[in-house]
Amino acid sequence: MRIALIGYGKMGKEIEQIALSRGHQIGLIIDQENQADLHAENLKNIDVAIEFTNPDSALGNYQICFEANVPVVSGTTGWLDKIDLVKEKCQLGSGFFYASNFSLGVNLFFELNKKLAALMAPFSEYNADMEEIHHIHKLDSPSGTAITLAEGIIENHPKKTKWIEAASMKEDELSIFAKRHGSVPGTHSITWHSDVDEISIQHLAYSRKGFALGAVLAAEFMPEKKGFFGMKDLLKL
Ligand SMILES: NC(=O)C1=CN([C@@H]2O[C@H](COP(=O)(O)OP(=O)(O)OC[C@H]3O[C@@H](n4cnc5c(N)ncnc54)[C@H](OP(=O)(O)O)[C@@H]3O)[C@@H](O)[C@H]2O)C=CC1
Ligand SMILES: O=C(O)C1=N[C@H](C(=O)O)C[C@H](O)C1
Repeated sequence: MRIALIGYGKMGKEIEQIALSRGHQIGLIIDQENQADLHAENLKNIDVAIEFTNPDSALGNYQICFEANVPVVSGTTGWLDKIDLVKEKCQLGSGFFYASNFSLGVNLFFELNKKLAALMAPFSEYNADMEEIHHIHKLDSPSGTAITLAEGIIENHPKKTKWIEAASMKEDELSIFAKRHGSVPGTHSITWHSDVDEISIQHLAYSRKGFALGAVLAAEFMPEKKGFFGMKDLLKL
């Protein structure tokens, strides 16, 4: 496959290594400094674009790829207020794959989190909160993964109706505490507290390799596909 890498930062470089090791070619690399090179002519022989940039540039990058009929795999977080525009494009025939977190471990953790929330539903003595820790360069907060985890709790626990990035005493609010330390690749913990004990589940990424492998597997899934896809389609969870 010929891949366009849009965003050549920490993730773009990690994805390049994995893609090459799986026999793919990198046909185009776009970063902030050469973003004007992202156009239909340069996308002509590209099978799939993998986009990891930032919340402000993601949507514009997708639109250029859609116009060129190139499917997009994206892991950029913090842009989901515009997701309806992307879904409309997918209904018109574009191909798009999105995951707030591409690692297998986190996607298993998403399912475990939902099951634990459902298990806790009848037991009002337990209340949940969440902590996420990332490197100091991260632009968005809370993380996309934390938001997906919060949505999993809200869908499966009748008392929780929204998340808030602050300490909350309100029963219907799920508190998320975001911390930024050094070069942490990504740690997410959910704790259910009662007066007498607590139950915690945690996912801790050792490196970015798990995210990058998931993104390349998604790219291998995408050529010729039309519509909006996610990790549930890839992993059959
Ligand atoms: N879904 C997942 O599994 C994961 C998602 N992420 C998300 O991916 C995104 C990128 O993360 P990461 O690689 O760590 O960030 P980096 O800041 O290391 O890399 C982003 C890169 O995008 C470049 N860039 C900025 N604007 C544009 C543009 N218009 N066109 C092309 N490139 C551009 C930046 O250039 P410059 O440095 O010059 O600004 C930079 O090189 C974040 O939103 C992060 O949250 C991260 C890990 C896993
Ligand atoms: O910015 C990062 O680094 C990460 N971003 C994603 C997120 O916002 O959840 C995924 C992972 O946690 C790393």
